[in-house]
Amino acid sequence: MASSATYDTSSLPNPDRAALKRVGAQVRERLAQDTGIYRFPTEDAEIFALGGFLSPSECERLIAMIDAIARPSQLHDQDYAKGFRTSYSGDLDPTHAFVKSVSRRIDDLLGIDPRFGESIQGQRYLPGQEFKPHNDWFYTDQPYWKLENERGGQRSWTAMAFLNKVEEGGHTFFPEIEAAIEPEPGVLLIWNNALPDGTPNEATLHAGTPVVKGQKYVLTKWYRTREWS
Ligand SMILES: O=C(O)CCC(=O)C(=O)O
Ligand SMILES: [Fe+2]
Repeated sequence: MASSATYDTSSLPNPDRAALKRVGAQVRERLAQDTGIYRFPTEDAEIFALGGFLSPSECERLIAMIDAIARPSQLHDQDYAKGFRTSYSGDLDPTHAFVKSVSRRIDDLLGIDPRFGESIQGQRYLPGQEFKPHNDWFYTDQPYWKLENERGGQRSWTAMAFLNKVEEGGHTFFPEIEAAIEPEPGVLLIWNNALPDGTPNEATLHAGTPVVKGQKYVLTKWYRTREWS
């Protein structure tokens, strides 16, 4: 997940290339059939948005769940210690019926086997907090890859929902394609972390820009190319 815009991703080991290519095409075709889904006008990455994916009351319920699990103990979190991701982040209870139903709805929308999906993560950013530019896909030449390779392999698609409006700041920013997306409650962003040929896509580099005023709540679900554990 470390960020670097200078990598030549085609030179990284890529044992999941065929699977990334396959799931890329599968989800692309499925989303294209849904006329309510907006595709960002760029050839460099496949990024989509769907409004009203979550209702206002569902957003409120998820915000309350994130507040209930948020604790100031991220000092043990490496990303946090490095100032890389200063927001609170943690898994929503995957056994909770409501969380399960939201998770299942995302699986159905994308048409990805539920076994490939990671647990939904909730995140809360307070003023000054951010998630610095990063890729969601893994760098397969880094030590952490050994474990991630055994836990489901490379990440394919990301789904991320905004749960509230932020008074100022807190955009999801894709610097390579110059898109800054302002949080709108209930909107689901979806993007393919790979290129159509199955190579990790550098243009999916993105950040959660610092919240200036208010708070920001999001949930994120990442998909692997193989069964996640
Ligand atoms: O909060 C955001 O806008 C970005 C979150 C993100 O990049 C992630 O959860 O992977
Ligand atoms: Fe991300």
